[in-house]
Amino acid sequence: MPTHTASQRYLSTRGGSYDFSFEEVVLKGLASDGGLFIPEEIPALPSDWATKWHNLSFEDLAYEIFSLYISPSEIPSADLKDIIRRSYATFRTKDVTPTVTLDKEKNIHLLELFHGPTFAFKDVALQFLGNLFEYFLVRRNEGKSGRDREHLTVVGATSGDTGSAAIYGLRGKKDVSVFIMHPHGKVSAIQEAQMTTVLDANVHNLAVDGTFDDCQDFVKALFADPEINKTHKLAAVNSINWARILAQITYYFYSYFNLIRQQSFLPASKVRFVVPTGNFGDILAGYFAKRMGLPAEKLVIATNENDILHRFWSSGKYEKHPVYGAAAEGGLAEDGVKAHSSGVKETLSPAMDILVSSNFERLLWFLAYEVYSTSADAVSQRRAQAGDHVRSWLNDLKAKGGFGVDVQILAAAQQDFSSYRVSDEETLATIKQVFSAGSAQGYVLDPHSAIGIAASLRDAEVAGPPSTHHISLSTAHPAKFSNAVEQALPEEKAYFAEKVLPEEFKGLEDKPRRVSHVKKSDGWEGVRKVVVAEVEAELQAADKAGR
Ligand SMILES: Cc1ncc(COP(=O)(O)O)c(C=O)c1O
Ligand SMILES: N[C@@H](CCOP(=O)(O)O)C(=O)O
Repeated sequence: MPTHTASQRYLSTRGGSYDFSFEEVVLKGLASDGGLFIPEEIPALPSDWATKWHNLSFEDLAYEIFSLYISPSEIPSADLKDIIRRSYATFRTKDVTPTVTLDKEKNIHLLELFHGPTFAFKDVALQFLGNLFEYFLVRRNEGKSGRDREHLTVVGATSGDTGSAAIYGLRGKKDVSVFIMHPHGKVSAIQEAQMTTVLDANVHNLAVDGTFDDCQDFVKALFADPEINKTHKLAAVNSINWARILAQITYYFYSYFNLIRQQSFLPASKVRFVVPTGNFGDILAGYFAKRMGLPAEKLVIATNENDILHRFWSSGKYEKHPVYGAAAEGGLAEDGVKAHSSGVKETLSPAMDILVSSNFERLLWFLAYEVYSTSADAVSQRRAQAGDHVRSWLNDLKAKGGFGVDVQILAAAQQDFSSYRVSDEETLATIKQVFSAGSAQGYVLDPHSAIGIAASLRDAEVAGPPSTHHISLSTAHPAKFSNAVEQALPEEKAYFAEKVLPEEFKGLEDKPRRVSHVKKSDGWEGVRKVVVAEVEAELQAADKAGR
């Protein structure tokens, strides 16, 4: 009897590595050929899933889904259940990710993903990932002491939310150091305070004078560097880590079951998921859910003015610097959004100010696998061909700043996804509109979640109620982005302070902080120097303390 199914073994999107276990994939983060790990096969749902899973708690549902991707020979069932239980015990609601109806007439529902320790959707995956790291390390280090113990050096890039969620998931954990790079001055004041006021010895914040994409490039350069890989065991917390995607699949199923329990959801009703999108990790989890068999009619990408994904879905061209639809820098694109011919644009939804969406690579692999190979080809040949296509597209992205796909690939992408770009102006108008009128009057959206709602409202014109329901993912608590909320609701400062601001945020900005600064010109080698020195200092302190 095999101990793993194909969906429990993993390969790299660039064709260079095959047959990895879940543990290897979680601890490596990025494949050595630079690709991202994906399961060799997307598992189909058990035939009785709709009845069997219908009333499960979030935790039990997570267990059923994760078991399809993790062999019990790697993590025994009782251990997996315990990791899941501990990961969601830190959430403030029993429901973990509840759904609220924002517009009863238009059937627009909001999936609230911000009830974890750092008030953003990242907690759903990063609480789990932190516990997984710990589980694997305890097992690997059993009976070992001092420098014989395996030590993980986690490196991550953040536009604000991943960083704090990773820090809260890993602070104080034994045998792990965590280094988080954020773009200096480009995260919100609360996000910066959440990260830099954590003073545990294993937490290191680096403020990089650059953009999120610079930080993400530094992370990828460190993973590709043979020198640090020889001396340090690097691990990833960004959504390049497969476990991040896996953990996010649960809430697509959970919210679907929540919806079908509602009386307004009839047997003939359809559901579309709308996702505020930056690095394409959150919506990719929805793609896996759909491919597993969740009856989602469409996955709707909602971008801010950094719209590389929207441009791809409109034109088949994936280009860092937009030429489509916009005249020149400062000009107006077709829908009135201010054009920018180079670089990332700073918007009111800074967590999505991303030029290149790293998880898009995972989708490209599946598109190439399905469109370009025939079922007559051997599976290994089909996988290799898909890897070749992905490698060639990614090489063009690096060398030429973009690539185009042919019509069949674009058509396949459009079958599962559609997309909208939402301007800052529309973001503010949506926060205001939801607060002022409708079924959820008084509800305050954060700007990222408002982008999802703006896209849902536009999509509801196309795929109209009553037969279609939209579940829009609410990715952060509004108090993390008070700047945008105050701009949208300038008269509601008192209401915000009294009814919206969580206790946990009060006084946070006045607490002592620890952060190092990195110049963009120091490059990733500068980051490497800091990482090597600070890990050594931590290990020496542990030696001294006899840990
Ligand atoms: C608040 C918020 N919304 C949306 C996103 C976009 O999610 P993804 O990068 O998975 O597409 C992010 C970060 O990436 C975020 O922090
Ligand atoms: N918005 C993110 C950007 C990093 O994305 P990730 O999902 O790949 O970790 C953030 O808040 O850091």
